[in-house]
Amino acid sequence: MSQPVIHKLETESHVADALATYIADLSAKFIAANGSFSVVLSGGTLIDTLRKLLEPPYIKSIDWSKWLIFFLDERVVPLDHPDSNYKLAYDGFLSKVPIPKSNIYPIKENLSPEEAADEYEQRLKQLVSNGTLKKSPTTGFAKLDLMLVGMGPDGHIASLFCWHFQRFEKKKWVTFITDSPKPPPPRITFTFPLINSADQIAMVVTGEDAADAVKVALGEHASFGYPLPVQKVKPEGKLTWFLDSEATSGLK
Ligand SMILES: O=C1O[C@H](COP(=O)(O)O)[C@@H](O)[C@H](O)[C@H]1O
Repeated sequence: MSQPVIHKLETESHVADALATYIADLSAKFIAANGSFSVVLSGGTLIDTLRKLLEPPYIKSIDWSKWLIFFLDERVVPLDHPDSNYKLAYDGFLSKVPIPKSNIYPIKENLSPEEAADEYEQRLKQLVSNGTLKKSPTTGFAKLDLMLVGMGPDGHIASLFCWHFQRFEKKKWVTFITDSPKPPPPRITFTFPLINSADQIAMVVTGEDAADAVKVALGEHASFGYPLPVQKVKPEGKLTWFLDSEATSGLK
């Protein structure tokens, strides 16, 4: 991994502006190179921080028809449930841009968490086999173009939490958890080997609640102690942080 790029911005609105420019540039670059742009969405506050993409110039300049949308983690609930990350993303972002429905990959409903994780992993593998997605020559996992990653105040990313074994998974692409410390308990999640096979990862972190975990991840003693899940984000491509002044308030 190259050295992370860290954007320390003043407000959440500045983060939203910088993130929109970054995503639009990557969209143009990947579509020119490969004819598509695979984007992985987190849930949580990230979805609202994407709002500037819904405005000019991006809403018209981005070739939305070439986007492929995946979910970094998902709560195992119906897709129209208030806890669903798909619903959050659909209501706040996906319903407002012309991405073809067939290019959006939500989890399958009415499956157990284990079945839903296996099914999502098989679908990703199928998309690699048929050439829709690239494969990392280093790890053999899918190589998604861009993962947009949020972080909880406890330093969790996706549904990979401290003190939960899913964070140590080495073989599976997608795994499940039935006792998530943050509700709802049943979820599926990309694993670290899949996450870290990405070409680009944007860590998008705003708000005072995140300050302690940001200090652990990026502060001067970042390499000491038991790592938070966020500290295991080390893509083979590039890592770019987008932070507001509240999230960086614990840094010197
Ligand atoms: O539960 C989840 O939490 C994280 C962080 O959410 P935030 O609201 O603190 O930004 C989110 O990235 C993840 O996708 C979601 O399922």
